[in-house]
Parts: sequence; C-alpha cells; structure tokens
Amino acid sequence: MRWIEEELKRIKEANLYRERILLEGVKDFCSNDYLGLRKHPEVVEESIRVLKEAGLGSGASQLVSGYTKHHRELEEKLAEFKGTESCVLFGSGFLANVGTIPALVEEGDLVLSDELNHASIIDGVRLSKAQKRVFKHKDYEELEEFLKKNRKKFRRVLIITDTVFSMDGDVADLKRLTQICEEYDCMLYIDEAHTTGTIGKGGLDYFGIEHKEYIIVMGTLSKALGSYGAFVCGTKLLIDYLVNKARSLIFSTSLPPSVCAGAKKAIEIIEENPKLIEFLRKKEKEILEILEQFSLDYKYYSTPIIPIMVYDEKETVRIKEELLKEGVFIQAIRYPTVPKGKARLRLTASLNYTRKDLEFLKNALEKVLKGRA
Ligand SMILES: Cc1ncc(COP(=O)(O)O)c(C=O)c1O
Repeated sequence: MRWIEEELKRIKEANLYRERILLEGVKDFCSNDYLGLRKHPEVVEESIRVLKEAGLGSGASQLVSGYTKHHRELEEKLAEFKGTESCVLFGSGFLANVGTIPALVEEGDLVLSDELNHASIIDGVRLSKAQKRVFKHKDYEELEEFLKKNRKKFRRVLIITDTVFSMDGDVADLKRLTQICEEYDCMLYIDEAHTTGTIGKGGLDYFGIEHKEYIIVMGTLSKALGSYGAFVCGTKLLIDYLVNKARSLIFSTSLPPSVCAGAKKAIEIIEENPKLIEFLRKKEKEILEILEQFSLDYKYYSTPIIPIMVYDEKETVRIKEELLKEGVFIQAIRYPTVPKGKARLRLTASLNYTRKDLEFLKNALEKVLKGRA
C-alpha cells in the first residue's frame, strides 16, 4: 500500500491535502445552516417527538418497508412548497443526483452541464452513459448556439444547472434556460441545494416561473432546511418513474422518520415567517460591511454564499489556519471543488450569527489580515 502514501504526499505537495476539523471552541462561519433552523427549538422538538414514536432508523428502503407517513407528509409538503405535482425523497443530495440523472438520460442522449455544477451532478452524468457537453459558466449563448446546430443529433437532451451555485453564490438565469428548453425541446434539471429557502422557496418561485412538465427540481434538506436528505419534485409521472428507476432510491435505506419530521417543520417555519429571507439578506449586508473594511476580493450576489477569493491554494490554507487560531472557522475551498488557482474562503451568512459573533469575526480578520497587501 505504498502507493497510498505516495498519493497523499503528492496531494500535500500541491497544497490540496484535506483534513476534517472538530469544531470545538471555534465559531463556524461557513456552514450551510443559512436560516439557523438546524437548532430551532420547534424543529428539534418535532424531530424528538417522532424519534420517540418511530425509532432511530427507518428499517428498510422506501420500496420495502421504509416508507412511513412522515416520508409521505414531507413529500407532500415539498411538492406544495416547490409548486409541483409530486415529490420523492432521497437519502442525500449526492444520492439524488447520482440516482436521478442516469434515470433520465442514457446512451444516445445528451447532457448539457454548467461548468460550475456540483460534483454529484458530474458523477450522475458519468453514470448515465449519455454524451456530455460542459458549457462555460452561465454562457447561455454558447448553449443555444450548440443546440441550434446539434439538437437533432440526439434523442433526449437534459440541461443541468445549480440554481444558486454552491461555491460562488451566483444564480442561474432560469428564465433564459426555460426559454431555451422550450425552443429546443430539452428537459431542465435544477439543483436547488443552496436555493431552497435562501432566495425564496426555490428558483422557479424567485423568477416567477410556473412549474412545467419538463422541469425537474432537485433539492436538499441539508442546507437551509437544517436537516439531512434530499428530494426531487416534478410531475406525478416523473416521480412514479423515479420510484421505479432511480437506483440510489431503490437500493438504499430511506431517511429516518425523525429527520423527515424535522425538515417538514423547518418548511412550515419558513412558510409562516416569509421575513426570514429578508433577515438573511440583512445579515449578508452586515457581513459585507465588515468585509469592506479590508482589501478583500469577495463576491456577492444577494445569496448567503460569500466567497473570499484568495486564488493561491497555500495562502488560502494559511489564512484559514490563522483564523482558526483566533477561534473563527471559514473553510478553505480548493481544487477539485473549485478550479485550480481559484482557491477561496467560503464565508456564508447565517441567521445564527449574533452581533457579537460578527464583531468577533471582524476582530479575527483584523488580526490575521494585518500587513497583508
Ligand atoms: C449543489 C449541490 N448539490 C448537491 C449536494 C449534495 O447534497 P448532500 O450534502 O445532501 O449530499 C450539495 C452539497 O454539498 C450541493 O452543494
């Protein structure tokens, strides 16, 4: 097994070595718990209630005996929330993407995928055996040009995009993409992991687009909903089809019922408190006010993902470690999560942060960035 040692050495030399960090005694400024619902008393209470009633695990896959009223109720709530006919749950966002994409396209079909799409989309496309073409980030002109020339060569075409991009925080233009899909008879697959509950109920809601049968809405329970797991929303026909075809759903144990109940409560809280999203925008602005005080190259697109671009891998890790010594955790994101030479600190906004927390962040940045050009 010497090869493992050598491979790890190579990763270290490239400043790409990864370690998990136990977050004890440090403040987390990079989680995806954007709305602070993970520890919301009502979410926790509802989850405990169902945990006591239904037990820890679900006991089986959805198609054996692991489909309870808690799964069904969450699916119904999600379908209503996303404005679609139906919904099906998956064990995680990764499982949703690697299960759904190969069920939708196969040999003879084409996938058109934004270059900044999440790794689980990339793997889902690889598993599908469909032909893949990656288009430049949000370059819909290139996409359209390609379809104009090549659409007829393929049977089914699936356009895939994150709605809010996970490492950049910008938003795909779903208006333009739906127009393209309608003109060229394509399916549209939107990954709403970082969209659900951050810029509205989702991308369709944000752009004022009604759900149509060719739109497949994937999302996770693990980010703003503060839980774990994922879902695909769409027509009843699509969902019935996925229940029969998506291997990661068929051959994997379903979510624990208590996790479903907690996620459903989180959606109800968002529905009852539409101002939460406004509060999140305000929190983002408070963070920007801090960042403005330093000469930092950050990006902001009115979403809670605020990457601070450092570019150099080594320097990104150095800053992350210095901040950690000050009690502030902002993860360094490097290749292969982002392209080489585009390393960054992925700072996120969350309703968890108090004024004191932000003051703490500012002081830590002041100490660590002092003297940096
Ligand atoms: C855009 C996107 N899709 C899918 C996933 C995978 O979701 P999960 O963490 O639930 O597996 C993530 C999470 O990291 C993501 O950012």
